Amino acid sequence: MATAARAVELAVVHALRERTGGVAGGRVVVLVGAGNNGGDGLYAAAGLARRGVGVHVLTTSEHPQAGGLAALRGGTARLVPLAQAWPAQALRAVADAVGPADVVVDAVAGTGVTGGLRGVAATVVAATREAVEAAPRPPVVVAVDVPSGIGVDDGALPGDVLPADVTVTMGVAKPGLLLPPATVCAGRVEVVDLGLDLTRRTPAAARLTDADVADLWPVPHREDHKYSRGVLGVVAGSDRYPGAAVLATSAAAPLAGMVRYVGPDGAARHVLDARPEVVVGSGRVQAWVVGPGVGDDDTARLRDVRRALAEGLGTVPVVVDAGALLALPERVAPTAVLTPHAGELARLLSAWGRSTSRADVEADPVGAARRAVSFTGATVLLKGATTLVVGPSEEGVAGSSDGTGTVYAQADGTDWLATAGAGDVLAGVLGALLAGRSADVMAHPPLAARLAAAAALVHGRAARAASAGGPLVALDVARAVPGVVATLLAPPLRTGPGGRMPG
Ligand SMILES: NC(=O)C1=CN([C@@H]2O[C@H](COP(=O)(O)OP(=O)(O)OC[C@H]3O[C@@H](n4cnc5c(N)ncnc54)[C@H](OP(=O)(O)O)[C@@H]3O)[C@@H](O)[C@H]2O)[C@@H](O)CC1
Ligand SMILES: Nc1ncnc2c1ncn2[C@@H]1O[C@H](COP(=O)(O)OP(=O)(O)O)[C@@H](O)[C@H]1O
Repeated sequence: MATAARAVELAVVHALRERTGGVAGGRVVVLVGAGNNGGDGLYAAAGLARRGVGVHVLTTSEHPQAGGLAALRGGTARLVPLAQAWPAQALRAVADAVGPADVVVDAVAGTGVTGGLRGVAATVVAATREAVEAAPRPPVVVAVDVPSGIGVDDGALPGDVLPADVTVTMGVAKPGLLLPPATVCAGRVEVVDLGLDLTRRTPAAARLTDADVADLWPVPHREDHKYSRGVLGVVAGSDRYPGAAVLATSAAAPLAGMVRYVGPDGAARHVLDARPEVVVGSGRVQAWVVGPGVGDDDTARLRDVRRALAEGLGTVPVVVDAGALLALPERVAPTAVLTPHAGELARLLSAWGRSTSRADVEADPVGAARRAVSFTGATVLLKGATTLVVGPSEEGVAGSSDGTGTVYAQADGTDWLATAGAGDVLAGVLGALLAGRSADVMAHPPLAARLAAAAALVHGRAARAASAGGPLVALDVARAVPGVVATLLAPPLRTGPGGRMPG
């Protein structure tokens, strides 16, 4: 408890310094429920009061943790018991305290809550949210362990939640902090190291970091030639959507040893205009991308798609996107990576007899992605503001009860990435990465999910680089990818004593 409470206290101190330039004299409201989460809030409140912070502690339970209450005694923190107050009085107390606050700490409930908050806790959280939103200068919200009331295991939002700017979480990032829709309420997630040994657990959800991606990325060696680095075959584009072919091949060309393009003459000319390095026509490849810019009623293009699927599935990794998704055989290996957006996933699930709308997928993206994995055996990358990747669970490793593995939840992009053709760029990045690690993926198919998550991270970072906070087009994202990979692979600058580079 001491480590957790201290981490919360320090997060608040940091927020106060950033906002007010100091700590003493800052105004902090701590919402406290029953249990250990509330206890962490109480100890943090006591520590803040000792630093000269003006602290209001609003308790939503009649029985806040005794040790924490004792720590407050004798200090300057003001305790306001809301559980015993009349509802109108309680709501006024919340509004009066939260409106002028610099920081609000949400220590109402932790991982023990299922199905959303109830009673006083729910009312107080809803009122706090309203007061935060109405404040002329909204306070910084710090959540303890999780924003109270989120679905800790599945990322659901079953009721009122106070969205946090920072979540100080204990030991390990809980799945609900990473998974949509709740992930948007978590803000920046700071994991407090409690010294737990987590190496033998398969996490339900995970997020790759830059360092993970650097480890996964194939780097050419002195003995390499273009074929050994991996050749990517791309079946993309059509007379209707030639641009998708340009976008997918432009993203892939700098990353792969070679890109072979298969598509109509018109699109091929555009591809060569943009990327003369691309080789037109089929040949031996180490991975395929099939489907970007292929309409699902385009008979001629679907013939190329089916040929590539017949040649590639089970032999090399295959990215199956857009129009190719409905051309997929019933069962495939995890080395096939499906890359639908929510609308495409809804259509796929419906085609397999599970009538599903886009809204259904958006309401439960993790469940929908897991269902698609169970139906097909494929790895599924569901595109969105948070992109999810999940494959079948590894043999001999305990996973979810439906036979699916860890869900990677990558939120590395920017909302400016919601633009036509961005998905075609992602398909190119992922295809090139799979071509570079083709033999490893075929030897160990669960690797496909980690690589797909890595591609999503690089794609998101490239979007941020291209955007620099403003608008972008998909081709800008493709152009930013090599620089992002270079930055990820650059060895960290280590400074020696005195800040100088070691000699
Ligand atoms: N430069 C290129 O070459 C590009 C090529 N691209 C390629 O295009 C192909 C099709 O992919 P896609 O995802 O766009 O189509 P798809 O999943 O069928 O969704 C259609 C759904 O959208 C909806 N909808 C349409 N307009 C709407 C509106 N204004 N406002 C709201 N909703 C609207 C429409 O809904 P409805 O109008 O039916 O209600 C329907 O449900 C694919 O091969 C891709 O690779 C793209 O990457 C783009 C760049
Ligand atoms: N709000 C958002 N924030 C971040 N990334 C987004 C957002 N909306 C979409 N994206 C990303 O943009 C891409 C859109 O892909 P897709 O829907 O297939 O578009 P298209 O078919 O036009 O290429 C995906 O990689 C998705 O993850």
